[in-house]
Amino acid sequence: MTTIAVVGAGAWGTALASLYARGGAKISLLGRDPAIAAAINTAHENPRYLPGIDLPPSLRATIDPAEALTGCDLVLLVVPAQTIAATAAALAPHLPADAVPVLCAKGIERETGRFMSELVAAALPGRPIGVLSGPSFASDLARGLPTAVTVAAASETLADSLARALSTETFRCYASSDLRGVEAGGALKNVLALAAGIVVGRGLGASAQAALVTRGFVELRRLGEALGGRPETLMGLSGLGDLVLTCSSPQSRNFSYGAALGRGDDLARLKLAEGVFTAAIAARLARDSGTEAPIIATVAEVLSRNLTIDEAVQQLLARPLKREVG
Ligand SMILES: NC(=O)C1=CN([C@@H]2O[C@H](COP(=O)(O)OP(=O)(O)OC[C@H]3O[C@@H](n4cnc5c(N)ncnc54)[C@H](OP(=O)(O)O)[C@@H]3O)[C@@H](O)[C@H]2O)C=CC1
Ligand SMILES: O=C(CO)COP(=O)(O)O
Repeated sequence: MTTIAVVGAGAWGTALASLYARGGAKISLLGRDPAIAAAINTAHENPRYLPGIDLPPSLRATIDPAEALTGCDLVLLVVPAQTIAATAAALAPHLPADAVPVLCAKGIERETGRFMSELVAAALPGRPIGVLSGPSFASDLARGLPTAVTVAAASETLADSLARALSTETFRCYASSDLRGVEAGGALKNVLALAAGIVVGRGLGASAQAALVTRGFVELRRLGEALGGRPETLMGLSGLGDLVLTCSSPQSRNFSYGAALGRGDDLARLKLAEGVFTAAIAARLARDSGTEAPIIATVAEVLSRNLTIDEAVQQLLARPLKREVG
């Protein structure tokens, strides 16, 4: 049986760990806050990140890396994208030599433009790497609702074996060898979900939302391909699938953050969504590769306060468009 360690006791890490604990897997969850670990172990709840959701009593959380990682075959890295590099480096001394990291964060490092797999390859050299991404809200997974995602690795053999090891009755993992396409889809959809949220928050209606999602998909495909992803990957679960999910549900932090921007809410109390960190670097990668990405560029401009929301909405939807293709 595969032994899985999950690093990051936030919403997504706790949901993944509880899924595997429910399935009877050998699983450990590594957090950094002793109070959260204690609540998971005794009250079987993660009160900060998944309040009100019952976790399986068999799920054990710890804040001790050696305890969590000793003997693991797979280590799921489920911390925010901007912290992946430092987290992977800190884990290195505790990881078994043949443990495979599986990256579950969606984003691009904002200072360098590097993808999660590049950061982890540098921090944990010589290891094959997996990426898990697709339309999947933590609270859905933690409630045992059916979910399907893509699991990618550069080698088809590894992708197949990771997809088998990580699938359960309710969590279907499709294998892919397009690591870059899967990562690009997950990172770019976060920025596009912010744009969809802005449109909805501004009260522009479902028709405008559908237009934004469709044009956003064109952009995701175009930029995703420019960054090295394959078209079929970008049209799959980790691209189109995740875009549809996060552009249409207030459960998405990116969508909700965009909606708050669109409404003109006070953002001080809102948790920053991944797309907030990714927008500017995604816009720069688009410029550098000569790829048209007006929606992503607009979100980056709004977040850096170079555009008002009204100006942004004009750019997102009211500007006369050229032909629809491409
Ligand atoms: N939530 C979801 O539905 C989904 C999320 N994802 C992706 O998973 C990733 C994690 O998201 P999510 O679980 O929602 O985030 P949360 O904010 O819910 O949790 C983040 C976790 O990471 C820990 N953490 C924060 N900063 C650091 C750091 N510098 N070093 C180590 N640990 C840190 C937090 O610990 P502490 O509590 O101590 O701050 C917390 O345990 C993101 O990239 C997201 O895009 C993917 C699919 C679904
Ligand atoms: O990636 C997600 C679902 O697939 C979660 O999206 P948010 O980060 O926008 O909440």
